[in-house]
Amino acid sequence: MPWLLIDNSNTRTKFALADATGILETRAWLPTPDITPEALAATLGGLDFHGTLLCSVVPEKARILRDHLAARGPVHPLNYQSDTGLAIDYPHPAQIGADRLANAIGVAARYGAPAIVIDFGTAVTFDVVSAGPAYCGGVIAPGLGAMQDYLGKRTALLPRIEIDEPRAAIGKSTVEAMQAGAVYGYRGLVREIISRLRAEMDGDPVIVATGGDAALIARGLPAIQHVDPDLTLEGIRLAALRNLH
Ligand SMILES: Nc1ncnc2c1ncn2[C@@H]1O[C@H](COP(=O)(O)OP(=O)(O)O)[C@@H](O)[C@H]1O
Ligand SMILES: CC(C)(COP(=O)(O)O)[C@@H](O)C(=O)NCCC(=O)O
Ligand SMILES: [K+]
Repeated sequence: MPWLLIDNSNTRTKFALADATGILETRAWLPTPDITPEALAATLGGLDFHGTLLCSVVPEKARILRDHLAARGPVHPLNYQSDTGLAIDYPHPAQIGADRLANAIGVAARYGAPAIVIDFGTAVTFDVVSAGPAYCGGVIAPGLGAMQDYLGKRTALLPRIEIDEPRAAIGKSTVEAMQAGAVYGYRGLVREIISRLRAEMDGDPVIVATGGDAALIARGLPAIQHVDPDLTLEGIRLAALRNLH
């Protein structure tokens, strides 16, 4: 019987069924603020699974998820003490977000190491996996969403914007100027961080992006060699293979 994989991150919580062969067709997601026992019953009630690999970086929602799933087999909370197949080259392993570990597991398995995995989520995380493979740490910065509403909230005349590929760098309207600032500015942030991480790493890392905003940002960044929307879930699946029996 398949496992249930859960990626409980700050904007969206993703669910998928999986087994030893791969992630199965059955997928769902909920806005993380909307996670309640009732929403879980409605989303997961009809699914057939035994055992859950819970990757959570939202403790109050992890409690709701664990309580709801306890009756449906073992629930393994991914953490640095799980069997991840990675060495941990990090002085404070308990601090590492479970999604960062899942991304490291997934990138090492799918693309090898050394690697840099960039997850464009609520925050954007850059995680370094050295040959070994070993989790080495990385960078955390505000996610692209921060570029959408900060100015609208903090200025009198600027609106909240939808983030789209700018027509040009020279904006011919307030919204065009803000979109150029958001997308080109953000790609610059990513480019600079990649360059500094590379300089501190041995070898030539493969660079893989995931997360909801990956496709848009990676489109203008040739340094990003792969965009893999399922990477986090694949890391969670591999953790289930090792930790759920
Ligand atoms: N299907 C989708 N539904 C909602 N947001 C999406 C979707 N695809 C991409 N996004 C964008 O990706 C952003 C980050 O979402 P996600 O990667 O799920 O964040 P997190 O992993 O931090 O919960 C969202 O704020 C949104 O702008
Ligand atoms: C940095 C994160 C918020 C990213 O999570 P997300 O944007 O996917 O919701 C998450 O990995 C986290 O809460 N980490 C704990 C702190 C750390 O990793 O150092
Ligand atoms: K994420």
